[in-house]
This record gives sequence, C-alpha cells and structure tokens, in this order.
Amino acid sequence: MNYFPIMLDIDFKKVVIVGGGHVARQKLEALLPTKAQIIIISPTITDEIAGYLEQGKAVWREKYFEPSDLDNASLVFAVTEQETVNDAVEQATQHWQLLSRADAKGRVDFINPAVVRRGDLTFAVSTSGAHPGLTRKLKGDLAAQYDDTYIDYIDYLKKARREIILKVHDKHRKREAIAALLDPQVELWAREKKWEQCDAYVQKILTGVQPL
Ligand SMILES: C[C@@]1(CC(=O)O)C2=NC(=C\c3[nH]c(c(CCC(=O)O)c3CC(=O)O)Cc3[nH]c(c(CC(=O)O)c3CCC(=O)O)/C=C3\N/C(=C\2)[C@@H](CCC(=O)O)[C@]3(C)CC(=O)O)/[C@H]1CCC(=O)O
Ligand SMILES: NC(=O)c1ccc[n+]([C@@H]2O[C@H](COP(=O)([O-])OP(=O)(O)OC[C@H]3O[C@@H](n4cnc5c(N)ncnc54)[C@H](O)[C@@H]3O)[C@@H](O)[C@H]2O)c1
Repeated sequence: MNYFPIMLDIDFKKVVIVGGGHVARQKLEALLPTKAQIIIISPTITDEIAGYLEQGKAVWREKYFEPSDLDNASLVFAVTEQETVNDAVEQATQHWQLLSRADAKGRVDFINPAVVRRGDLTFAVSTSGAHPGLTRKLKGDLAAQYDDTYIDYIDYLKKARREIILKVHDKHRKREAIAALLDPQVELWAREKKWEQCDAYVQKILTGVQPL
C-alpha cells in the first residue's frame, strides 16, 4: 500500500477521538504538540487521559458514541475495542472528514506513524501497517541517534537560513550559502551550543569569505 505522507496543520481544528483506552491515549499524546481542539467521546477513560484532562489538554464527553459527536470534526479516530462501534463511527464520518481506525478495518483514510520530534525536525516512521512493532523499534533507534541537541541545531539552521535569504539576493550565491550551513563542523558547534563560532560562520558566509 502506498500511503501519501504529509505534514498537516491541524491547529484550532476539531479532532474527535472515540474511545478512552490505551490506544486513545497514544493518539491523544501524538496530538498534544499541536493546538488542535481535542474531544474524547467515551464512557470510560484511563488515568493517564484523566491527567491530560486536568491540564486542559482535551475535553471529555462521558458518553457512548452518537453520530452527532462528529459534527465539524476534521479528523476522526475510531479507537474503541468494539468493531461494531468503530463501524458506526465509520458510517457517521462524512466524505470530507479524515478517519483513522485503530483496528485497521473498513475505511481507513490515514494511519498513524510513530513520531520523533526535535524542535522543528520531525521524523515520522511507518511500515504502512505491516508491523507496528517494528515502527516503534525504529522510532527508538531514531530517538537515540538524534538526541535533544538537534533541537538547537535545527533552530540555528532555521535562523541562519532566514538571515541568508534576507541578505543575499543573488540566486546562485544564496543557494551556495544555504548549503554551506550544512558543514559537519557547524553541526558540532551548534549541538555543543558554541554560538560564537556559529554566528561568526554565518557572518563569513554573508561577507563572501571562504567560511572554513
Ligand atoms: C506507530 C503507532 C502510532 C500510534 O499508535 O499512534 C501505531 N501502532 C503503534 C504501536 C503498536 N500497535 C500495535 C502494537 C502491538 C504489536 C503488534 O500487534 O504488532 C504496537 C507496538 C507497541 O505498542 O509496542 C498493535 C496494532 N496496531 C495496529 C493493529 C491493527 C492491525 O494491524 O490489524 C494492531 C493489532 C491490534 C490487536 O491485535 O488487537 C494498527 C496500526 N497501528 C499503527 C500505528 C498504524 C500503522 C503503523 C505502521 O505503519 O507501522 C495502524 C495500521 C493504524 C493506526 O493506529 O493508525 C504505535 C507506536 C507508538 C509509538 O511508540 O509512538
Ligand atoms: N493502532 C494501534 O496502535 C493499536 C494497538 C493495540 C490495539 N489496537 C486496536 O485498538 C482497539 C482499542 O484498543 P485499546 O487497548 O485502547 O482498548 P481498551 O479496551 O483499553 O479501550 C477501549 C475504549 O473504548 C471505549 N468504548 C467502548 N464502547 C464505546 C462506545 N460505544 N462509545 C465510545 N467509547 C466506547 C471504552 O470505554 C474504552 O475506553 C483494539 O481493539 C485494537 O483493535 C490498535
């Protein structure tokens, strides 16, 4: 199956999770870094979900699913353990709403990758449903390989690239300058928070001096 991977902006959009178990918690946690308006429909929730509710991260409607629960939702997660309930959620999902079914049955508009975030750097892993356990393992491998120092590195690259775009107008020079930011030495400096060296490097690039 060739799924099409995209990065969706779901800030301020309504997202409905039907079910309040372990899988609902996983989906909720994946949504937390966004500013989506998250609504959980379920007669029960786990303690972890209750903790997120206390922090105002989502809203809980303590009830069994009804079709009107999906009104105005952009994304819908059918994550109950009851296939018939997940079927009912599918029936009620309009063609313009995107549906994810944790039981991978019936209509599946999207499946969920495992995600590793390092600031603006995002890794999303999927086996297209072939083996979610491998997906989880690869997520762990990536998390170990790309540690938290990459948060600083990507932040530096973003700012330095913006500065070059603002100040260098010649197309060819601009492309070369942006590419020069990827020098492995600069990566090390940024990950070690050696900002003086990093800034000096950008200034050299901007003044057209051979940077290293
Ligand atoms: C990545 C992750 C993200 C997330 O959940 O958001 C995710 N599954 C994770 C873990 C995981 N899931 C399962 C196990 C137990 C081992 C095993 O059974 O293999 C483990 C491992 C564990 O938990 O350690 C069981 C399982 N999963 C699915 C089924 C139904 C089926 O395959 O028929 C069953 C059997 C249920 C049963 O037997 O009843 C289906 C799906 N799971 C997906 C995503 C989608 C495809 C992902 C891909 O492309 O690889 C898809 C298709 C739909 C979807 O949910 O979007 C998350 C890692 C979270 C993280 O660490 O970040
Ligand atoms: N995608 C994945 O990663 C993954 C992993 C494991 C299992 N699964 C699938 O996800 C399903 C759910 O797993 P779980 O461990 O979260 O199950 P669970 O039993 O812990 O939770 C199910 C939740 O659904 C709620 N529910 C039941 N009937 C409902 C209704 N009519 N309306 C609203 N909510 C209702 C329950 O109250 C409970 O909160 C499994 O049956 C399996 O098919 C998927």
